[in-house]
Amino acid sequence: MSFDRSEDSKLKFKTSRKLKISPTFESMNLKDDLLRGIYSYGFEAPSAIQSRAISQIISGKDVIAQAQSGTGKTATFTIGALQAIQLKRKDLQALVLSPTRELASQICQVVCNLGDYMNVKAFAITGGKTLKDDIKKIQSNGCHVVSGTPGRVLDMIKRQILQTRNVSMLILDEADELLSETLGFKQQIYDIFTKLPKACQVVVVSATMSKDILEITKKFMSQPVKILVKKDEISLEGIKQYFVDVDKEEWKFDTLCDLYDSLTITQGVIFCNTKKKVEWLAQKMSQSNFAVVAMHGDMKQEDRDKVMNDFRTGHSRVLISTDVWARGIDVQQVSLVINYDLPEIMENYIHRIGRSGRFGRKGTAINFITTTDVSKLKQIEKYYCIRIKAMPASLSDL
Ligand SMILES: Nc1ncnc2c1ncn2[C@@H]1O[C@H](COP(=O)(O)OP(=O)(O)OP(=O)(O)O)[C@@H](O)[C@H]1O
Repeated sequence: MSFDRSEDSKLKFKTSRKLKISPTFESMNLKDDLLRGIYSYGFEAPSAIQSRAISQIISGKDVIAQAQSGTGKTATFTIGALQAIQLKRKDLQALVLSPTRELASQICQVVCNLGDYMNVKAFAITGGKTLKDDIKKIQSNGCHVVSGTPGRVLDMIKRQILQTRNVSMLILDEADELLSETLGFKQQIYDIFTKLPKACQVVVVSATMSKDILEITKKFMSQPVKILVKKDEISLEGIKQYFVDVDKEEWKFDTLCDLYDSLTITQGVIFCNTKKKVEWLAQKMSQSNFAVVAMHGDMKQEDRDKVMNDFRTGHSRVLISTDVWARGIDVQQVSLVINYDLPEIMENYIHRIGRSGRFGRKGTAINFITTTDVSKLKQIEKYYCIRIKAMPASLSDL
């Protein structure tokens, strides 16, 4: 998952042929209460991935579902899971794993919203919070769906608070991140996997799916249906991408200050590569009287929650963060993403800029480039077959 892709090209994976396309939610033969939940959530028609993948998930097959950022993958697996669940039973039947606490909570919220008329019992099981109340509720009322981060979920399984004997669907969201060598989730996922019934269906989902990762899925998926996106189609047309030649690191800050007004037109996210830098930049911006909030993985969970809440409700408009915010987080008003630092991991370029341009909205991504970044940017352009142009002198031209 670094910038070296030499091995990648030797492996071949293709989208499964002749996949059925369901043009409407009605045509998917969903439960009435689920259909009602989908419409009252405001969805009218399925997106491309939803039209293709939901019926495959419902059919019980293992599924690999790749689709561009912000195109509705969460509802794809959520609708699939909600359709599969037997509500008369109280036991855990679907388990969703994702890499960050905020994403796991967001997914749990989508499950609750789409399952609003089904009386579905869903819980977010994540690190960083005490789960005493949730454990009581799970034990007394039951729990159909868990959305969680791998470490905490594994812990709850080991402590036998979560019973896995009837889990019939495991979903790995941001699967390439969960299965990557660098983050330490992989072993936890395998450990969880060994606690699930052999016949458990597996659904893996992400906007990016390298061939190495697809190769890994062979270990725990059987004859999966594959819906894949070619590298040159992963980047969204609706997100305009620019670079600013800042030359030296020291000039990034003034460039950012010049762009601040554009960030606040709707909402914007600024990405740095380290927690320390996020803190430094947030402090420097505040000292210069720019209103910003910051979030990173070393902050207390209650502080993270407050930042998320303020940003989601629009109380704060400019967020500075690390890659903890790169994947999956859905705040529709975000229209501008700034890479103060270019990401270390190539895939995260796609995920970071995908925080804007949600579900067909327009977005803008601006990359600050020092002289040492030039070749990295070229590699990104080459790998995803995109052109990242110099930013026009006046941002209002955008
Ligand atoms: N069929 C639909 N009609 C209208 N809006 C939809 C539909 N499906 C999803 N959305 C909305 O689109 C937005 C993006 O969806 P979602 O977060 O599932 O994207 P994603 O594909 O998982 O993105 P990412 O790759 O960033 O994780 C959400 O706000 C969601 O509510």
